[in-house]
Amino acid sequence: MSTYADVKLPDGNSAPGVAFGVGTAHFGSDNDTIVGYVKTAIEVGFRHLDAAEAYGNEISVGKAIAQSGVPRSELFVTTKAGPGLKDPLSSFESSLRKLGLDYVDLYLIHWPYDFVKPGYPTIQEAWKALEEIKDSGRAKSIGVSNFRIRDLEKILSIPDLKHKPAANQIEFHPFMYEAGEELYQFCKKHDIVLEAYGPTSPVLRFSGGEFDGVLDKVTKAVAERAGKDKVEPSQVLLRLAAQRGAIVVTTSSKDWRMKEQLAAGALPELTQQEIDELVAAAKPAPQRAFMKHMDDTNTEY
Ligand SMILES: NC(=O)C1=CN([C@@H]2O[C@H](COP(=O)(O)OP(=O)(O)OC[C@H]3O[C@@H](n4cnc5c(N)ncnc54)[C@H](O)[C@@H]3O)[C@@H](O)[C@H]2O)C=CC1
Ligand SMILES: O=CCc1c[nH]c2ccccc12
Repeated sequence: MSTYADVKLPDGNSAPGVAFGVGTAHFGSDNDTIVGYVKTAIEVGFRHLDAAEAYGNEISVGKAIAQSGVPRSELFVTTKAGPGLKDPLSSFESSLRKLGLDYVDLYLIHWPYDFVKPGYPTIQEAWKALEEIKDSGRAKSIGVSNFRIRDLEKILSIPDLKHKPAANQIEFHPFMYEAGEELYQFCKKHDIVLEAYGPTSPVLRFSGGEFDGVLDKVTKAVAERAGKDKVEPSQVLLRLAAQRGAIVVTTSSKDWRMKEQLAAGALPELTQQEIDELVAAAKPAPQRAFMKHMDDTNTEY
């Protein structure tokens, strides 16, 4: 079972603090193998699933939910709108149909790319559509993903805003800690929950170099405090994201790794000194694995 604390959303709902994503690792478009991975994730204790229209596998996620034997009310299902967000309402209805659900717990706009294209809604128009979806009860909460401060500002400045974004799902790991600070503080100020994807990227996608040594040192210290022989570096990174107050979005196709990911929620807190060490070591090479537009201060979407 999950050892991550639930995270309270600003609209009064709450979400399990760790989510199982179906957009990376060995996930592709719909097939029975994916159904198996998602069923395993539910079996080992994940209760929050992170899907997206763009991943092309909502049908498989829906099948896994139906076959899991876990009541719908005990699961928290997120999906995301886009690409090609011309008509948010039909995107949403298509996702619901594919998932075989009558509601999702959280519906996100996947990224802000589409809103300046001719024939597409503006961010504000798209958000109004999400508000209607929330008001219909078919999405319990609504939010965004990969939104920069100025993208969020466009929503927050809607004159008759009814529901602000409950969450912003963004890349988060020590390489992003400082680069993401301003956005983190902005979300905190506006009570928008951070969802952290790519949390283990430093060990998975950017291993090597000076950073590795520092992670080992901190990992050893955490293992000692936890009274364990061994703690995985990736678990320390998951703990760091949870400690930041984020909903942690991770994934795997392997049951033992899924269990390891869930167990990371019970690790002792990282000390401020350990966090500082991780951040300092990451400083020379801030880098993100996904969504380079997040560093783009020029392009309007
Ligand atoms: N909103 C968005 O634009 C994005 C959302 N996501 C969501 O987040 C989910 C998780 O994203 P990830 O970046 O994959 O999460 P992640 O950084 O936790 O990486 C998970 C992967 O790392 C592997 N891994 C973990 N620890 C490892 C270790 N010690 N050694 C080797 N491999 C290790 C896992 O087996 C898995 O393949 C996605 O499936 C998707 O649902 C991901 C990217 C973008
Ligand atoms: O969600 C972010 C990254 C990602 C993983 N799989 C796909 C497929 C299509 C668009 C984006 C992504």
